[in-house]
Amino acid sequence: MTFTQLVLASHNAGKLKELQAMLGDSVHLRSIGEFSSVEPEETGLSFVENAILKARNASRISGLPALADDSGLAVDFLGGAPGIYSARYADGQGDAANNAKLLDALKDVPEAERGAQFVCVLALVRHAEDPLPILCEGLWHGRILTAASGEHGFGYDPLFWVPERNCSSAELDPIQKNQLSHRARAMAILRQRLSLQ
Ligand SMILES: O=c1nc[nH]c2c1ncn2[C@H]1C[C@H](O)[C@@H](COP(=O)(O)OP(=O)(O)OP(=O)(O)O)O1
Ligand SMILES: [Mg+2]
Repeated sequence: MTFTQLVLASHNAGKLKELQAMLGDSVHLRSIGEFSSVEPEETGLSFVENAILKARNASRISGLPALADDSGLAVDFLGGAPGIYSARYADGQGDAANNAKLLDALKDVPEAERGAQFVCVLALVRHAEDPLPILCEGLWHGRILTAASGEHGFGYDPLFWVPERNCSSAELDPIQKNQLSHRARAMAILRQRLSLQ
């Protein structure tokens, strides 16, 4: 299977940047924003369902094969929340409000109980009704900090402690994050499936 261009079923500029860097020059990722500003409702109950739903929607709108990324943060102490609701955790008020709500939910929770994982599911459909989407999952284990730290990345990066680097995910430079992250792990699997090196 070869693709010279894919539409990325995401309105998140941070994802586009990271995924394009991981894919390299051989595949051009076009943003769904070129075709439509309407975001589909993420009605699924799992990362997989939402990734497929977003990919089908983007393929239908663009007429191109589509890649979607559904991702989020699963916090152990919160029973895996906010999970698929990570982007909507503070009712659509954005990253800063999401981070503030998370810090508050974990107020007084000791370090040993602050474990969390970032989850990423990539779904690739060849066309809107593709009966066999390619699905790839990646996890990244870490811990939730007690205060934000770092300026890189997006979303919950300033609150995510990366044990293997002794810093927050937002303190990693983009190249380092793209070697370690949940998204990098999912993309490594996708690259294999597509025989990209
Ligand atoms: O590497 C990451 N570093 C920090 N935060 C992250 C990361 N990866 C996902 N996240 C957070 C952001 C958002 O709160 C949620 C994803 O929600 P999710 O619906 O998949 O994405 P989105 O709404 O931002 O864009 P879209 O659905 O158009 O792809 O998890
Ligand atoms: Mg979303």
